[in-house]
Amino acid sequence: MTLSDAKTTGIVFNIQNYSVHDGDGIRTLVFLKGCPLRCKWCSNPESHKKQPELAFNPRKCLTTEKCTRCIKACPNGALSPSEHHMPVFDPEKCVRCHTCAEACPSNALNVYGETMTVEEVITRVEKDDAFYARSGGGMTLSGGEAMAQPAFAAALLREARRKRIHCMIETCGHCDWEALAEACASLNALIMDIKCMDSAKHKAFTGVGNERILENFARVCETFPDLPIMVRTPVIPGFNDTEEDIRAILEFLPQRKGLSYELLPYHRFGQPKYDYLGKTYPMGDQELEEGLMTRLNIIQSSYTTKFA
Ligand SMILES: C[S@@+](CC[C@H](N)C(=O)[O-])C[C@H]1O[C@@H](n2cnc3c(N)ncnc32)[C@H](O)[C@@H]1O
Ligand code: SF4
Ligand code: SF4
Ligand code: SF4
Repeated sequence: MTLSDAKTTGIVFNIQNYSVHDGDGIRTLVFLKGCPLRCKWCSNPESHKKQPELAFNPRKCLTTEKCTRCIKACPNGALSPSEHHMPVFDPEKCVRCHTCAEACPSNALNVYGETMTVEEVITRVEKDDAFYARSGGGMTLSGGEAMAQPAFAAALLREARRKRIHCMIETCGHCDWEALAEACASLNALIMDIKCMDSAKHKAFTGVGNERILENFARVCETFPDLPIMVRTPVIPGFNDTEEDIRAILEFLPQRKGLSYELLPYHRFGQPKYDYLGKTYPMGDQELEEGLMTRLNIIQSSYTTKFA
């Protein structure tokens, strides 16, 4: 490990072992903070801001009848008791010192995101070496948007490759080309979302148009012809849940060796985290129409020549 790579720091909000859904074999997912998009359905709202952020889960709180540790620990009077026996938070007074989370005995107050060095992350990833060897797995950088911390992501990938760990990233593709190209040079395979071909709709539901994403995708295909790429599309009610939306993406994809495609059915697993962060879940209680995924998967399988 070069000294500069080893000591490079970034903000990580989760490291998840034994994942079998995000790349080849058994993998360790490293979730980096920060994302330039705001997809209305995002299952990781705790990833959006670049800096660590405080969250509160009332179900874990012991109540202020039994515990007032956070209130006593706050140096700025930003927490106070309430008639509902839950601490009440005043964001105007909060200086984001996170002392309250350190004082909380039940993890009801929790900070998403911590600064870690490359060395610390790789040490955690290496613990599962034996599983990678048997399954063909390795490390996947996710987020948030892995490319939103380009220097940290590049140093992590270089170091993992030096240790012969299989490397993947999952990206929304809305990032600097130079950062993506540097990452791709260290990858065994890339996972990239193409969410919708209609740029106006893309902007309405994610906050950005799709031009940069489609351009980056084309440049990766051209510059790294041997890099396996898995393109994914989350199928989201009211956004891209029609046959036309999915056909438009399938038509756009080039015929290319090592290209695969996957449709991800919309889920609401991330919804409680919006509450913990004091945010409103933008999708409400919308659901996918029954039988839709079966129909879309049949359409996808008719594009066999593209995914040989
Ligand atoms: C959390 S994202 C992180 C990677 C990157 N930011 C992206 O969007 O591609 C990982 C994957 O989860 C998918 N995803 C996020 N929220 C989802 C939801 N509510 N239902 C289905 N898939 C979802 C994304 O489309 C992406 O393929
Ligand atoms: S983060 Fe610091 S200032 Fe904010 S509520 Fe917690 S202890 Fe108080
Ligand atoms: S310290 Fe934790 S458990 Fe105690 S009142 Fe505060 S949030 Fe609840
Ligand atoms: S790009 Fe990925 S991490 Fe960012 S908001 Fe969308 S789904 Fe969430």
